[in-house]
Amino acid sequence: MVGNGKMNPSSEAEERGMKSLLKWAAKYGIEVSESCSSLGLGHCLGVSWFPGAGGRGVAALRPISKGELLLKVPKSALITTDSLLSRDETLSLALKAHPSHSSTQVFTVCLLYEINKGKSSPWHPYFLHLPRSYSILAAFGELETQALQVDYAIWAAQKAVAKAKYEWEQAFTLMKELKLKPPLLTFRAWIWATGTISSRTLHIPWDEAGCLCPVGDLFNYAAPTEDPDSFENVENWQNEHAKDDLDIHHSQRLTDGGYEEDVAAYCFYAKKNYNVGEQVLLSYGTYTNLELLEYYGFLLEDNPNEKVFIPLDLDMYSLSCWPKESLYIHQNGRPSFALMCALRLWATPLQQRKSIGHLAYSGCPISKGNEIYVMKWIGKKCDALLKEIPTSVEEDKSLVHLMDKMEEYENLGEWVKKASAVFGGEFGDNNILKAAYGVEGDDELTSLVRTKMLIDRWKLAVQWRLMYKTVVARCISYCTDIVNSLSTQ
Ligand SMILES: C[S@@+](CC[C@H](N)C(=O)[O-])C[C@H]1O[C@@H](n2cnc3c(N)ncnc32)[C@H](O)[C@@H]1O
Repeated sequence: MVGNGKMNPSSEAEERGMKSLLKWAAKYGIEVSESCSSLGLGHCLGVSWFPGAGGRGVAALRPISKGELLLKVPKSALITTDSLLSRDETLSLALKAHPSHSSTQVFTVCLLYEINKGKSSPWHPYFLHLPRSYSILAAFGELETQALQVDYAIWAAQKAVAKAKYEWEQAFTLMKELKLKPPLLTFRAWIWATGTISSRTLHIPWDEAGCLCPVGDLFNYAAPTEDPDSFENVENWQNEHAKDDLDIHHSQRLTDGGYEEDVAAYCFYAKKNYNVGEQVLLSYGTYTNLELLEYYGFLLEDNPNEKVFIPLDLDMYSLSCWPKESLYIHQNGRPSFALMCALRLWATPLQQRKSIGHLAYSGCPISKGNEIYVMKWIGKKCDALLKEIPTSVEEDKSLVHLMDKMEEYENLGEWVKKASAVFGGEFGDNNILKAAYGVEGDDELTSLVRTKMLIDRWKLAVQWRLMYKTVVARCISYCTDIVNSLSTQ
């Protein structure tokens, strides 16, 4: 994605604010040079706006080569539990009385406590640039959660909300003891801090909770993909499936950023060549879309690491040694290596499983009949699944299209009227927009902001379920093609 080298043009205040953040960062030794551009970072990067690809992000100001050092953020500029504790005896003493909190809970409390200091915190200029809200799963309300439509995604959202609530309740006494201002004691503030930590922290070796890295956290995400050369010319079906195993190692191959002890700094490197104006991206890790939504609050339309799960019978899980998480469908609609192995074994008569099990485990088709049976089973399962879900791919596409057009309507009420006529189900009694408007005591602006946040999350839920269904539909086509080709052989 190529950027225009400017901040979001609608936001001059944002541009001014960014300049002051970079000035502040320079004082902390984060390499910043105003000579390249008014929004320059060092000699090769600038803060820019990339609509549809993360919004605010980092652009290349000159051609950048793979492996080049992009940015160096000294340890003294990193926000960690240690760095906050070492500056504040009250905080340090209060925490000693609560040793059972997890490292992330502790970091969350420390972050809120530091924010509570307002302008007297040395991090204040950085805090001003953090997003106002997040769309991570823990921020989902019941309506957005139900809009996910697929059981395991709904459970993931409910679990994320329950976990955040539990952790907040547990930490409440400590936060009260620390005398946080009432707005910072709320569950809303906790979700905000959770979102900040979940979507912006980087790994450090000395604290599981990670660190906040001013300026270093402006890089948007690109999914790690395998080296395009590694599987070139490999047409063998079995080797194709070996790609699944490769995924497991992705997380160990991330080389674009890390804390370096010898220079006591967080260093970022280019993982590929970039042209001028291109967005410089980092791989935060290997995530499915549901995981991206859970931790970062966004999705990728084209996610090479996407995994779609379909419900399987209990004996399918139990009869093979493959972990549940390995039984999935790839973004391109192909069943995973482990899913095929497990189903081939399951479709084999009991008395033959022992003698030909080795074939199944090595990823080889067992027989033409077995292969056709398995493919038909998956195809039928996927077909039934799509029929059970309340809305179709086409309906979801129209809904997303309509949501994209929302900004063209001067009056949100008009948009709701149009949308309700098309999507009765989504706008039933438990109307998502009614919920947004329905909070008593909100002034008009608060209500608008709340509505916008709700619609953003709702849109993400609809986009997620649309991608899910698209993959399931691709799987049906894949299975049908295989069945047809095997049947004519
Ligand atoms: C570390 S921050 C990156 C900088 C962020 N855009 C900002 O303005 O501060 C991570 C967040 O950026 C957004 N983001 C990153 N990569 C993205 C992408 N490829 N598509 C959409 N949003 C992305 C998500 O909101 C994510 O939680």
